[in-house]
Amino acid sequence: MPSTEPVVIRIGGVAKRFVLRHTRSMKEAFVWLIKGRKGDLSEKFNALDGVDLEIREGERVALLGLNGSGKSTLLKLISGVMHPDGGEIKTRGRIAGLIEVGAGFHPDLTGRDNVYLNGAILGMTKAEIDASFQSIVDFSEIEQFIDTEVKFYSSGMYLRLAFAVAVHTDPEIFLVDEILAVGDEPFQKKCIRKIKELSEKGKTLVVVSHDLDMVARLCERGVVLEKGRVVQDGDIRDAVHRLRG
Ligand SMILES: Nc1ncnc2c1ncn2[C@@H]1O[C@H](COP(=O)(O)OP(=O)(O)OP(=O)(O)O)[C@@H](O)[C@H]1O
Repeated sequence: MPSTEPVVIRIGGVAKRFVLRHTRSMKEAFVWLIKGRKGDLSEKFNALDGVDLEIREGERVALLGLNGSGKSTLLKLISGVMHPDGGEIKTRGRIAGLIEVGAGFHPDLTGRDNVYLNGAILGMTKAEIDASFQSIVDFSEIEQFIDTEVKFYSSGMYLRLAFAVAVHTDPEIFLVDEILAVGDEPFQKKCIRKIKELSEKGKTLVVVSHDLDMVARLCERGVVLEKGRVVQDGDIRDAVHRLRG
């Protein structure tokens, strides 16, 4: 681990609670009402429960764990699209997050307009987008559909355009959730080559994936989550071993 590099993501005591939605019986609701609405009918659970993590510049980190362990929630908190209920998250540098297929795209706009919209959201000026536009379209390989409204795109086409825009924003921190899985194999390979290229330039990478072979090739550090807590943090091979074991 390049321990002398500066910390670019600092996560301290982070908690995120969600409400569990239960169907309550009429009787329960009635008792709650006549008791003067005391207490809370909704039950909460901790999707993240006191997570501490420091990620340094240039690290390639995989967040691993079983379904529902809190990986995507943690990635959303890092990207800033969601806020923690406790603790704090500090990041340094421009972040590009590929977290949900189609997020950040407006369905009624064309691919072309969405490139401009998405680029602007990710911090690019119009002149920067103009200069990169053809290269973005070339990377996505969907030129034929660039003037089609994106509501007609397949999930792979969304991914292609979103990934192409994100890599052209020259992010310092790149966050990628499972969404690469919707790309076909040649495109996935192309994305992975591009991610490696960014990493070689010293960019920081945080990936969420169940594809253990892929993360073992891409990342050097594995953070394993279990029920919203970090239970292992170290060499990616040990993390993969734990998940397979
Ligand atoms: N917006 C939300 N509202 C309510 N519960 C949520 C919300 N987002 C996530 N959760 C819950 O938080 C828990 C953690 O979810 P999260 O998506 O972070 O898990 P994950 O580790 O990424 O899982 P997977 O491997 O299945 O993608 C789950 O129990 C999920 O149902």
